Amino acid sequence: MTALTQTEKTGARTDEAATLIGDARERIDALDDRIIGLIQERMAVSAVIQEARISSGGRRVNLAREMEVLGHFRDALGKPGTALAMTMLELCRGRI
Ligand SMILES: C=C(O[C@@H]1C=C(C(=O)O)C=C[C@H]1O)C(=O)O
Repeated sequence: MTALTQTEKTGARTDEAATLIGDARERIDALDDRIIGLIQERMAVSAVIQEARISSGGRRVNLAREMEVLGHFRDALGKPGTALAMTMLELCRGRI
């Protein structure tokens, strides 16, 4: 099979648009790598907090704090921000 052209890969109808989209997608891939790295870093920090609380006799989950986190994301990003934060919390402390 022959390789796809940049225009076919991007869905653009002109070479100029295809070049712009290809370049911008490279930036998005780099941003996604950074976002994934930050989430992994957040998971590690969250685990330290959870382990300290459990070792002290407390519970893994603190719902009041989770409400603060959800509110922070909702204020910044709207309703989809809440969904994003819920997924992030699940990554950090597992399912409840
Ligand atoms: C990290 C904590 O523990 C848990 C994980 C949270 C998080 O990842 O943001 C928030 C609340 C807790 O359910 C915390 O209490 O701050």
